[in-house]
Amino acid sequence: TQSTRPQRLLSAVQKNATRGDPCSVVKAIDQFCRSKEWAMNVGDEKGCILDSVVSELNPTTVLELGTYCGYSTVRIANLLPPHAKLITLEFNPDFAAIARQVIAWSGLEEKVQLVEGASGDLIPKIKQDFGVQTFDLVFLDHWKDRYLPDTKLMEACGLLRKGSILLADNVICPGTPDYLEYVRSSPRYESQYFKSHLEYTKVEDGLEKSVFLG
Ligand SMILES: O=C(NC/C=C/[C@H]1OC[C@H](O)[C@@H]1O)c1cc([N+](=O)[O-])cc(O)c1O
Ligand SMILES: [Mg+2]
Repeated sequence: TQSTRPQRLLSAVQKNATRGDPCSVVKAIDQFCRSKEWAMNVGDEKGCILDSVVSELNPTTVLELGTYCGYSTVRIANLLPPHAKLITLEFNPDFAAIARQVIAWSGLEEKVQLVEGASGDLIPKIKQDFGVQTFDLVFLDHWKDRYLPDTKLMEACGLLRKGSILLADNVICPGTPDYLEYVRSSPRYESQYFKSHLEYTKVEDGLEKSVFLG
């Protein structure tokens, strides 16, 4: 039977990256996506912006919406201090299965909890089921029409505190116009756009960093 792109991406990691070396996993995926097959990872260019936001914040609790193959999961987890926790939600079971193996190959499974399911169903359960009260950082990279409803849901569930950071991928391409309008016009957020490019291309895209003001 024909393999899927995520399966081929995982094979590239197992072939070219060193077990237990997150940087080599990130490098292997970027090399695969540049030379073999494009895939919707945040990528190396936007990934550097992601790294700088994580490093500056030094978060203890992180939520990622949209794991895909685990590329940004590995980038973020690699920068977390000891005992910090990254919870990542993935709707697609095939993507989740690949991501678990990518995360394991990087040796970061201790810092990561991958939960399968729809973000709209899981977010209201986080406080009771995952022992997290609020998130220092949320990375939004799932279905683009879910960014706004899930942000409102996180507010309603008390998962954001004064100073929590939302970092959103793809605010230009594919685009999240309703989310962008919300965080840029709401008095409860201080927003900043980091101009970049769609992963592995010359097309404009960027990350929007929004601080929740409480
Ligand atoms: O749809 C995108 N991401 C959301 C992914 C949606 C699907 O994967 C995870 C989710 O459970 C769903 O099965 C996306 C799309 C492009 N793109 O160029 O089309 C670029 C990106 O960086 C993206 O994150
Ligand atoms: Mg993306």
